[in-house]
Amino acid sequence: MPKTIRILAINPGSTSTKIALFHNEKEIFQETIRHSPAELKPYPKIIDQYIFRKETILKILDKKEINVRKLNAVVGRGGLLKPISGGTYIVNEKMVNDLKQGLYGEHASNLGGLLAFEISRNLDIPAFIVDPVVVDEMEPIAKISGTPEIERKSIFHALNQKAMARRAAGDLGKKYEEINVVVVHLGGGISVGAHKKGKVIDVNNALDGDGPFSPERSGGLPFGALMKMCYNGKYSYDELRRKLIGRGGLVAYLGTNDGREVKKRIDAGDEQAELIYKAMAYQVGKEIGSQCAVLKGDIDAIVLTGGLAYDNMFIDWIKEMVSFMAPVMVYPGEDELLALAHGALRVIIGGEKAKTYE
Ligand SMILES: Nc1ncnc2c1ncn2[C@@H]1O[C@H](COP(=O)(O)OP(=O)(O)O)[C@@H](O)[C@H]1O
Ligand SMILES: CCCC(=O)OP(=O)(O)O
Repeated sequence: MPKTIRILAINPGSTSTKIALFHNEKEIFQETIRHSPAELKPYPKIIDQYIFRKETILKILDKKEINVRKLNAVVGRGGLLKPISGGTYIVNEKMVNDLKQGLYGEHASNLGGLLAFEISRNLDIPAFIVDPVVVDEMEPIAKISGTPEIERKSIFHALNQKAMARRAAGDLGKKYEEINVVVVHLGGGISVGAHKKGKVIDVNNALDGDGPFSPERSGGLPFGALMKMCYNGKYSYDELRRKLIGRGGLVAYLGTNDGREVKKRIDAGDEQAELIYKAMAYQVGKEIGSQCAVLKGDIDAIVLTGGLAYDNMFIDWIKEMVSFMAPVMVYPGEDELLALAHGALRVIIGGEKAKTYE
């Protein structure tokens, strides 16, 4: 085993592609390419973005003069798979097939596993995914929806929520398994999870379920009106899905998925932008209240993270609503690339056995 393990980490998000190179835990470089809705519009399905995202990554590696032959592993953020426990998984044929077919749904992170596999395959090195978006630790009571045919699902930013909950635990002088926290990821999608002693016992489905609207998703909707929309003859299934996921939320109201652009408009006096942005913060605040109730008020902290957490105005609106319940800790951005590298290193040099996706 070489002394320095070189790991390429790939994180395709709904609004960005992020990659980093690590030498063991040391980050050599990190780069984020943001994607506007217009740029992604030509690709009706996530899998159609495969070549575009791959070329985005290869261009960065080329620009940074990275010799991929020296890599020891590639790790990607995954993906809509069947519900599984947290941890590091080797990317195998079964996983690749499920992701390619979008058997459990479509999300940009599906491409993480696929691209890691593609790059590693030519180099004869392993590909992994870590804490995919389908990590499921929900308690049975949280899965009951009210309609027996429909089960509430755990689809969320598991990788970053867990990484930030661990960071918060460290800052509180405790272990993740010792604390209760509500963690909010404010990204292209928004997820709000109740972490009880190291397990996410309830969380909104940030993709096509419930919870707040987000930069590009509608979030939970009043179902009577939604049913009418399904049957008004205007939309096919795929069109309506794209309208609610990808072109919902801020994109639908304001034509942009970029929090910085919205902030600029508000600073220039745009009252509609302010109302919609505030409404998104309001819905996040309400969801935090629900998850605080799930934890029965026994909460060490409320943790706010993700790209929108860089915006102090947005964060202050949320704080106004929730800081009476617990201290609010803010960690802007995400630690997903490092969390991916850690997951790979735990297997390569830490003695952990990679899990197999069956
Ligand atoms: N400084 C900032 N101020 C406001 N919004 C920001 C800032 N930086 C990033 N964002 C917003 O955060 C969102 C993306 O968050 P991120 O966690 O990177 O998402 P994802 O990984 O889901 O694509 C976008 O709406 C982006 O415009
Ligand atoms: C599918 C849940 C995770 C999620 O929404 O990620 P993005 O914000 O990167 O789209």
